[in-house]
Amino acid sequence: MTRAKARMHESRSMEHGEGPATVLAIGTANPSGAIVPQDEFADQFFRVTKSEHLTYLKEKLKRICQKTGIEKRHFHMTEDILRAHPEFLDRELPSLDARIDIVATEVPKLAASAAAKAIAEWGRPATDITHLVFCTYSGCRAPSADLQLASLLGLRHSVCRTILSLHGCYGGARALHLAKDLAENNRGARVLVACSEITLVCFGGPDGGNLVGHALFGDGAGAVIVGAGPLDAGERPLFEMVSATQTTIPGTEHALGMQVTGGGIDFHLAIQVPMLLGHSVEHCLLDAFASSAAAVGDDDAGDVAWNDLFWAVHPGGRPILDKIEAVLKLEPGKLAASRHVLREYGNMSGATIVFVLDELRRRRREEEADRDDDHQLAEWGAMLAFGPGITIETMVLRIPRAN
Ligand SMILES: CC(C)(COP(=O)(O)OP(=O)(O)OC[C@H]1O[C@@H](n2cnc3c(N)ncnc32)[C@H](O)[C@@H]1OP(=O)(O)O)[C@@H](O)C(=O)NCCC(=O)NCCSC(=O)CC(=O)O
Repeated sequence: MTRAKARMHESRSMEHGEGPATVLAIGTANPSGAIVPQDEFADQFFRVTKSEHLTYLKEKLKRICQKTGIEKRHFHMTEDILRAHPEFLDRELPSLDARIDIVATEVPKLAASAAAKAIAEWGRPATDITHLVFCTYSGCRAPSADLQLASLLGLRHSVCRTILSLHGCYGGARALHLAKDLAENNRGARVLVACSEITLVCFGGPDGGNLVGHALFGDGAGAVIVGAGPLDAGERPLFEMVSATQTTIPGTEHALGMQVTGGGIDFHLAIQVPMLLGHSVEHCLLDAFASSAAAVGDDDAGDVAWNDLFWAVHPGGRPILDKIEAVLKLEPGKLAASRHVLREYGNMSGATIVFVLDELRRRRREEEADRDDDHQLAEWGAMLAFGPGITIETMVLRIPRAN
């Protein structure tokens, strides 16, 4: 290598972060509007949407609710909001503007609650954040929720903002993947990832085709601080983000989707989704672990027994978790963090994966406290999230030994 080339190489490496990016802090939040127990949801939903006469659909929604694995969900939507906006009940009436008026304020506010917790845990001032990656399916305006969040948190005017919209349930994982790339390629970068989802943009009366969506989705926000080395003395890595991959399952564009209409956002969830994911997931994991072996320069790192890992899987629905558990022959309890989040909050789309990571580290701390010296906790893990495409985001995670 010539001296000039060597100098260029050295200065390039000075521009990069050291080692893989790490998750440095996590925060979550839910709106204070309403908490609805799942066993009351069908009665309440048909009452507030004035659809009691549709008894067949109500019974069907009850059957669906019983099988979701959800116990309760949080919503911004209240009966007061519905009284003020009767147009939200009829998807044929124009209501998108009114919905966007509400979520344009509430989505960044909810994100700010989650982000404030993450920043407090991180321990550095919000002005040290260099990049913001915001994800939501409600981003229909510009300037958007990312700018509002930056101003609510008092971020620097020079913060580099990116908004990811309509990635659906893999949005949070996509944002984390992007944050990893940003942190590793910009020395000293501290990336705030914020995902905030409020179902008010999709709310509507029952029409038969959307019952599963009504039974599944809830509101929530998650925030994560991501940074690569060198770390500050007070910064403590929770998860190393070793490698990340994205795969689209060919020919499945129509299986999962979202569409913005004058009457709000419609979801489409094909009944085959759990089966399609089941067919593809092991392949994605093998690819991800092969790239992690390359990333850490250790050929053996690609040889994994799925039960030796910890798992952070987006709980898209109970049958999706069941299918992944069956295909990978996971021991009972391996998806406990995902099932817990589904039970307590439902599917909060892109924000859900942040809740799963938070729950995993909470469980990990309890296990650390309880374990005897001979019992080794899993060091390596896998994060999986999926959404329209069908797109699967996979990330190989590692918990540094000190944690
Ligand atoms: C709806 C369920 C709770 C039902 O549980 P089971 O499948 O175990 O029970 P079951 O087979 O008895 O089904 C109960 C009733 O629900 C109906 N049913 C099941 N899945 C359906 C679907 N996708 N669309 C419409 N109806 C559906 C069945 O026909 C049946 O109707 P009847 O009783 O009349 O016979 C579950 O299938 C589920 O959680 N599905 C959602 C999975 C999913 O697609 N998640 C992705 C979310 S989106 C996501 O995470 C990413 C993103 O969007 O970005």
